[in-house]
Amino acid sequence: MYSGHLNMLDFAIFAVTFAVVLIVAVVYLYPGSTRSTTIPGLTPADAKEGNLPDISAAGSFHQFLTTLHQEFGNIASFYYGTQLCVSLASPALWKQHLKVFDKPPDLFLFYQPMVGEGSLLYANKADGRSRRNLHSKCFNDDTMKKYCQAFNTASEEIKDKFSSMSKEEHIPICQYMTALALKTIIKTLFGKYFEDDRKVLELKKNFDICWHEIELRLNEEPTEGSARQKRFEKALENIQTLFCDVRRQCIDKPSSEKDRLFIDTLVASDCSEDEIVSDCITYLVGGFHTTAYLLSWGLYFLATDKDAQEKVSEEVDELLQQDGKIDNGNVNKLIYLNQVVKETLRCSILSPWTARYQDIDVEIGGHIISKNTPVMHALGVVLQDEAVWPEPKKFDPERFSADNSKDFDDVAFSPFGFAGRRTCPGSKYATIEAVIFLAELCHKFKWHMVEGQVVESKYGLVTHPKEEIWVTISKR
Ligand code: HEM
Repeated sequence: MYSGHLNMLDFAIFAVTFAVVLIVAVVYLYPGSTRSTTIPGLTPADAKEGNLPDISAAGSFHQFLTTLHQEFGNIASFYYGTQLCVSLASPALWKQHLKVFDKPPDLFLFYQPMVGEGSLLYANKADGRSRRNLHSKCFNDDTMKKYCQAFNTASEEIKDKFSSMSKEEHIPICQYMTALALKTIIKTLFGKYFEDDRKVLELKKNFDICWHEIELRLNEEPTEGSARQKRFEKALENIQTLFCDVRRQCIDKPSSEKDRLFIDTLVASDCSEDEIVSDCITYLVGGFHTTAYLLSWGLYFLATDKDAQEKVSEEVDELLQQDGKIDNGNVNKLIYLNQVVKETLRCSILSPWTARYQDIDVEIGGHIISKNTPVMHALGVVLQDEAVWPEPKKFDPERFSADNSKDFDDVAFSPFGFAGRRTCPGSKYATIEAVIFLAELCHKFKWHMVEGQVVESKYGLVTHPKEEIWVTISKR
């Protein structure tokens, strides 16, 4: 009797201990299983990796977020490693983040080997705000005027190059637009030092090695001491040395206030050498592939839509007859072409997401988001949301006509982000550059697709065509 009692007690103690151990193990190994949030979403696919394997399997963050929101609605959660993240995909929810400035560094760490710890990307609070204030001077109207002169010079050069081609010649459009965009951003931001094109080529060679490595690292880290790792480190060192030289030259021969470009403004500030070099690389990373593919996608959409192309050409013709040239003073008169650029940004989803975090608990969409939780802005998901953009895959610049754009919420069109005075600093630069180049190229030439191509998007850090796009041109 007595020993039976003991057995029962033993069993009860064992059962309780087992249950506690099991719960602790499950909580420890699967943080998601506790669902410490009321936000619907995924449980981790793996204890350490969270939903990273799902992101890999989806092919890209953008494709992952698209499926996540299809399944769970406009506010959804997932695990980035062991970190719970929330994603927002509706203009109404975004409005609750309009004033949030700080970026969660962890979500942008994959850029760090290239841009360095001192990059603007990791600057939050007062430091981030004061650096963004400084950088905004580099994109004000006066500076944009100087950039426009450089856009005009570059567009004359590229028109000359295309003029020498026969109408049968197949032209690899991304290759040409990449070269044009890189040369333009280097010359506009860094000026005199890159007057010699050999310096541009040297920077391009090293930049390509580093960028390629950053893309590779999204799926696979290099082994320590491998040839791949050494190649990256050498190329990065070359870029850093180059920008240290540029900084030194700017200190030795300062530009007058009226001639100041991006680099001169940084050098004239109290930023450290590390910060300056980091931000030069950060602005190249931010502004090179984005503008290259904005131009490539723009020409592609125009080559596939003859009516739009004719309308652009007529509008440019009229403006050139009135004003003789296009610059930041009259670029907005090209109303239809501005619509084309907006629709290109919408359809191409160049930069599909960004993120913010806050150091307080907040309520969004009826859910509490705990402090320091990264909150993604699924920009690309909303740019393709059928509820906002009927037939979202269709290229239709008329969506942005004055009449039609009354129908959608301003925030819905946010290819450059929308939150906290920290949207893309190069948005004006990119838009004016695209309008000027596309205007000049469509005024001088007719663009035709080479038959038989299937053009598909590869959503990476910057969305680009999976394969080269081939076109032919004829003179107007
Ligand atoms: C062609 C089109 C471009 C697109 C679609 C684009 C898109 C974006 C987006 C979505 C962000 C994140 C904004 C946010 O967090 O709210 C961003 C940030 C940034 N962009 Fe752009 N961008 C473009 C061109 C440029 C250009 C031309 C430059 C440089 C001249 C540039 C430099 C940067 C930098 C430095 C950041 C980081 C800002 C920060 O963290 O404070 N971008 N861009």
